[in-house]
Amino acid sequence: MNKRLTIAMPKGRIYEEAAELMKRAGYDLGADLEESRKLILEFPEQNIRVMMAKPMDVVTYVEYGAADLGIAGKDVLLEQDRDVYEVLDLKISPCYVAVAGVPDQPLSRIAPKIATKYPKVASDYFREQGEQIEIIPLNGSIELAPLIGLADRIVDIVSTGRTLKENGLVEYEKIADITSRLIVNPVSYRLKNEEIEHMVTNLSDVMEGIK
Ligand SMILES: Nc1ncnc2c1ncn2[C@@H]1O[C@H](COP(=O)(O)OP(=O)(O)OP(=O)(O)O)[C@@H](O)[C@H]1O
Ligand SMILES: O=P(O)(O)OC[C@H]1O[C@H](OP(=O)(O)OP(=O)(O)O)[C@H](O)[C@@H]1O
Repeated sequence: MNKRLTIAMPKGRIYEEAAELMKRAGYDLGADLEESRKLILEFPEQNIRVMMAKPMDVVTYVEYGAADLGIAGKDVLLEQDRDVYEVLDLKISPCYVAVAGVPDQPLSRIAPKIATKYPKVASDYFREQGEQIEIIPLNGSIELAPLIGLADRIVDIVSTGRTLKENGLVEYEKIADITSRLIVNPVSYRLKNEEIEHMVTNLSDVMEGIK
């Protein structure tokens, strides 16, 4: 008998593209799920249970086995470095992580302040550059920090570049390209291998245009 799969889906901007991809792969999880306030949804005919999670929390649910699989941005995976298998690049929600700041401002020599909601990604990057930095942790509107002199640089997501442009900021370096990934709990991968491999194959077929 088919074993039931629990999937942690990211609420927010990734959701629609992720749900569309799942649908094309044969898993119709309901396009308007996000409208609902329900957090756990059952799809008995497909033997699937969906958990609606904050994008940053998807990896936690999958690492602890609360969900067998999940969809998470590579930015979250780089930041959290958790014990999950990254099995497929879904190539959705593309963007990148970059260093930005006010134009023509050299990085101050003594512990420049870097505002970010990606402290690990930022620290790893500047360590590789041989720079000692101070992290200013923020949760949103990161672009404010250099504008009001709270930080020398930001490390944040850039997609269209509109937020930087409208705030008169410039990009200094790209750190990493980002897309969403299918992640799997290592124990689930062994115990539900057939069901998980089936889903991975279906999603790969859609991405390769076979399905
Ligand atoms: N312009 C963008 N800004 C931020 N994230 C983006 C962008 N484009 C694609 N992404 C992807 O979407 C994910 C974030 O989705 P979303 O903004 O819904 O989550 P969040 O940042 O947790 O939301 P919230 O603003 O509610 O805290 C990122 O992890 C990244 O992989
Ligand atoms: O290059 P763009 O297309 O302008 O997108 C990038 C912006 O989008 C994200 O912010 P979000 O909308 O998630 O708001 P936040 O600042 O509250 O995190 C990100 O943190 C940037 O600020």
